Amino acid sequence: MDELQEALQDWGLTVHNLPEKGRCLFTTKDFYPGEVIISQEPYVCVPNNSSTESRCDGCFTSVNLKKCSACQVVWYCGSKCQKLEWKLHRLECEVLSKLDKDRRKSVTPSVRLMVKLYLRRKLQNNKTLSATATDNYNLVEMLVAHMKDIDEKQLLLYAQMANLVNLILQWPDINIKEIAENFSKLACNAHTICDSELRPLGTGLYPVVSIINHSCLPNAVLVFEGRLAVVRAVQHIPKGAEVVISYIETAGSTMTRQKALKQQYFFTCTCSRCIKVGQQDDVRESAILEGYRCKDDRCIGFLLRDSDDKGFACQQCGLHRSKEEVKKIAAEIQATSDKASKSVSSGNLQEAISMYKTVEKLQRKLCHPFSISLMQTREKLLKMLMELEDWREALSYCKLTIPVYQSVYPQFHPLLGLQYYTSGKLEWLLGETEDAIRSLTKAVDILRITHGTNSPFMKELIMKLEEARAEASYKLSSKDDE
Ligand SMILES: C[S@@+](CC[C@H](N)C(=O)[O-])C[C@H]1O[C@@H](n2cnc3c(N)ncnc32)[C@H](O)[C@@H]1O
Repeated sequence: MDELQEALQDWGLTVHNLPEKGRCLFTTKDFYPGEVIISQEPYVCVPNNSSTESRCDGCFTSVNLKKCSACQVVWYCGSKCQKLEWKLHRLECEVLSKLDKDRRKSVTPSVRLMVKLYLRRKLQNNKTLSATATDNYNLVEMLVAHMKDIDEKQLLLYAQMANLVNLILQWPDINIKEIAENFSKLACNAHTICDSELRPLGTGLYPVVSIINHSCLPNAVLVFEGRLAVVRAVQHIPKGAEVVISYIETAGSTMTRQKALKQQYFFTCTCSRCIKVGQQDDVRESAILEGYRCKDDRCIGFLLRDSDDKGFACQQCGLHRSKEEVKKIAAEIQATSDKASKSVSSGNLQEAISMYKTVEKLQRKLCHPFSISLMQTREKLLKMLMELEDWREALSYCKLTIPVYQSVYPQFHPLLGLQYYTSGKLEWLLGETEDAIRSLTKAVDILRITHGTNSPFMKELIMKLEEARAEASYKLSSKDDE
């Protein structure tokens, strides 16, 4: 621990232990928006490969892949990534190659992550791989496991997975109980590695980043540059404050957020947003995000249950909405959504779009205009319409989501920045240069804080904005010449 504290001092950080939270990361200097608080390479990581999707084990790209000819499990995009991973994969390849074909198929990304964890520990123990204060197995040992909080079913699953790891490694002195405990550690400490546009690519264990606790109103954000985890401040964090990120999607009512945190991380959040639970502001926010709209189209009031529980009353105009009506529309939405997702699974995008449009129409009738479920349907439509290159309609749905994003996310939130980026790209494609400049400028203003300015993604975004500005000034000067 002393070694770690020493290493963290250079970052302007220190670890404290609080009874209600366990370890916490505190600042020993001021951090400003956009500043990197800490970055870390993974102790171990794996791409989320499946039977339909494969990625390179080194850089997570999905192009130009070749399967490792020996183990037939792991993919690489070229010799650079293969060499980078070789010391560890040499051992992994040996054990995977001994498995029969069916057994190899049961090696899920989580099982692979665990196998790699043990192999890395072995390589650091015998000094084949070097260890440092921020890159060693002791840090994995310190992670919380919450074994006492896990239910029987989950424990059984971890035990089965641990047996599989044992079967793969075949080490005589391996401790199966410890492997099961490590699976539990992964569940509440590992991070989903995403690309710059927050699309999930893999899973990684970053034992120092894992010291950072959660808040629904975080002062920092975690993004990835390749597989490097980077934590940046999204507001001024004074010296002596705790660094907090969000573990979950924060666009949800307090009850929804608390349920998600309890289920996966076994704690009750007491952040400044959560302690308002049940207060007027919180009730209003929950009713808007997850509740129903006023029956009168012109009213944007939110509804609360009647005192006799027979229906709902608009808190602005007092209009009543019956339980039966709400139930009926909700059932229609559910049935149509189920059909729509089946169309997506069978690859029929046109049919899916048409069904999701029906869902959106029904949700407009039932849900508050700022509801999360309506926003999610619009996001689905946006994504599918972009796939079909219907830029005009995609833009119309994108624009409908932005006011909701603005209301549910703080000023510097990656999702808000990315939504402006999508809007800007669509406007650019449609030749609406002035609008594109406005949207791309907003995207850059947010994403330079959350993502920094050095990644290829940000360089491309900044270049797009410059191109749009150049085109606008060219158009202006051609007009002047006329
Ligand atoms: C990734 S770890 C964070 C570091 C952890 N505190 C430790 O001691 O190693 C996640 C765990 O930390 C605790 N935790 C995180 N945020 C918390 C919060 N806001 N309040 C209480 N406990 C929290 C929970 O036990 C959770 O499962």
